[in-house]
Amino acid sequence: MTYIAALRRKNPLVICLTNDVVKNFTANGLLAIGASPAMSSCIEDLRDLLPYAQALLVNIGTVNPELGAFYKQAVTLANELAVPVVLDPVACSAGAFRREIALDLLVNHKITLLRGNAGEIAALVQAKHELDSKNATESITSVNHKSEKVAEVSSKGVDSAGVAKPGALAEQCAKAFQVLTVVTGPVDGISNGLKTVEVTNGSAMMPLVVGTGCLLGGFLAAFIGSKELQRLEEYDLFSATLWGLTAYSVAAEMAAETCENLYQRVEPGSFQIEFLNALYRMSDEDVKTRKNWHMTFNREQLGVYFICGTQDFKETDNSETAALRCIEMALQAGITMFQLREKGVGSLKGAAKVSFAKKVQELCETYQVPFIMNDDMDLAEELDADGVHIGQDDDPIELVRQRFPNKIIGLSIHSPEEYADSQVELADYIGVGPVYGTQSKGDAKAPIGPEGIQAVRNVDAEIPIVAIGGITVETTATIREHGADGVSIISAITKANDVAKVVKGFKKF
Ligand SMILES: Cc1ncc(COP(=O)(O)OP(=O)(O)O)c(N)n1
Ligand SMILES: Cc1ncsc1CCOP(=O)(O)O
Ligand SMILES: [Mg+2]
Repeated sequence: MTYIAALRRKNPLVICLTNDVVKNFTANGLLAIGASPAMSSCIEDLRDLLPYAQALLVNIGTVNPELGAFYKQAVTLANELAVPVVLDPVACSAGAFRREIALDLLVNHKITLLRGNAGEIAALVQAKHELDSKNATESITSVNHKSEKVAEVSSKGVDSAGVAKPGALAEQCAKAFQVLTVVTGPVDGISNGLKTVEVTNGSAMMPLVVGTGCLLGGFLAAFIGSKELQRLEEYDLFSATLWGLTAYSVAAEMAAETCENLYQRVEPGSFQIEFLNALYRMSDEDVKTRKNWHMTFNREQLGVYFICGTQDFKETDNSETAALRCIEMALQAGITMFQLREKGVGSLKGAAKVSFAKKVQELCETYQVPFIMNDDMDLAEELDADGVHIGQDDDPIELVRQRFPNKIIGLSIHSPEEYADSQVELADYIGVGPVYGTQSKGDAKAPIGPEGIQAVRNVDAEIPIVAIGGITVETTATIREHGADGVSIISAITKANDVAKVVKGFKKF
C-alpha cells in the first residue's frame, strides 16, 4: 500500500466543521500528514469552498441549534457535490439533542464514514433499533421485527471505557446504518458489515491528549477523499480507511517511543508534540512493518472460501509462482476467506513453506480476507494467522481454542454423529464434507452428497457451515439450499482457465 505517499502528492483539501476545543490540533495534525485543512462555519462560505474539497468532516462536539441546522445543510450540499463525508458524533451517548442530530444525518443523508468511541456508536445503534421498532409498530404491513441486543459499554461524555469486541460493535453499526464504521478505543474496530478488522496498535497516552479522537475524523477524511488515492489500483474505501486508521495508531506508538528515548517517560505534553512529529515523519513502510490487525469472523466470510497450496499447482513449471498468481487473482475477484493447505506430495516444507506462507498472508492482508492456516498450529502462531482449520485427526479443538482464544477456528465434520461427538461450540464454523468425490485429498472420506449437509444442518440450525469436496459453480445453488452458508473449493479454482470468472460464478449465490 502506498496511501500515505499518494496523500502527500495530492495534499487533499479537507473541510472541517469541528468543535471549538480541537480546531487548532486538527489543523496541525492534518498539515503534518500532508493534507490541507480548512475550517468553515457558515453555509455561504461552504458553498464557495466545498466544490474544491476532497472531503468534509462533521464533528458535532460543540453543537447548538444553529450549528445543528448548518451541519444538515452542509451534508446535503456535500451529497449534491459527491464529496465524501465523515461524521464524528461526539458525546452523542451523553444527550438526546446530540444523538438526534447524529441520527438524522445518518438516516436521512449519505455519510461515507462514521467514527466514534464505543459509547457513541452503541448509543447510535440503540437509537436506530428504537427508531426501527417505532416505525415497525406504526406500519400496518410490518409484522416481523427482530430486535438485537446492543453491546454494553460504559460512556461518560466524550470518553468511553471501550468495549470487549470493538469489531463486533462496528459490524453491528455498519449493518444498522449501511455505513462504514470505525470504533476507537484501546483496540479499534472497523467494519463495513461484511469485513471487520480489529487494530491493536496505539498508545495508552492517546486518551490523555484532548483532540486525538477528533483529529482522527479529519485524518480519515483525507484518506478516503483524496482523488490521488482513489486512482491507485489498490484503492477501496475499506482499505484506505483501515490504512489511515492504522497509520494514526502507529504514529502514536512512534510518539511514545520517542518520548521514552528523549525523556525516559511518556507524558501528555511531550506526547502531543511527538505525535504531530510522528505524523509528519511517518511513511507507508512504518504502517506496513508495524500494523497489528486481527480479522474477526462472520458467517458471510464462508461464502466463497478458497483453499490451496503449491501441491495443487504441481503441473506448472513453477508451482509457487503459479499458486501466488492464482491466489491474487482469486482475491481480486472477491473470495471471502482463504486457507493455506500446504500438504501432501510435492508440498513445501521448513523454511520454504514459511517464506511462501508469508507471501500468501501478505496478499490476504492487502485484500483484507481472513488468512486461515490448515493443520500447522505452530506456523499459525508464528505468522499470527487470522485463524486455523483442524480436522478430527489434528490437534484436539479444546487445546487449539486454549492456545488461540481469539483466532477463527474451523473444524471438519463428516456426519451428524461426528457433530454429536465433537466440541463444535469451540469452533467458529464447521467444514462439512466431502459433498462429492474429490481429487484434491487422497485420504478423503466417502462423499455425503448435499443431503449430508442437510443432515448436519438439521441437528444445528445456527452453526456456520461451509461445504467442501468436489464443489463446482454448477452445484453451489443446491448445496446452499441444503443449509450451507458457503462453499470451500480447491480444484474448481486452481484448475480454472479463467480464475476471475469462476470466482465470480461462485459469488452469485
Ligand atoms: C473448510 C475445510 N473443511 C474441511 C477441511 C478438511 O480438513 P481435514 O479433515 O483436517 O483434512 P486436511 O485438509 O487437513 O487434509 C478443510 N481443510 N477445510
Ligand atoms: C480438503 C478437503 N477436505 C475434504 S474434501 C477436500 C478437498 C476439496 O478439494 P476440491 O474442491 O478440489 O474437491
Ligand atoms: Mg487437517
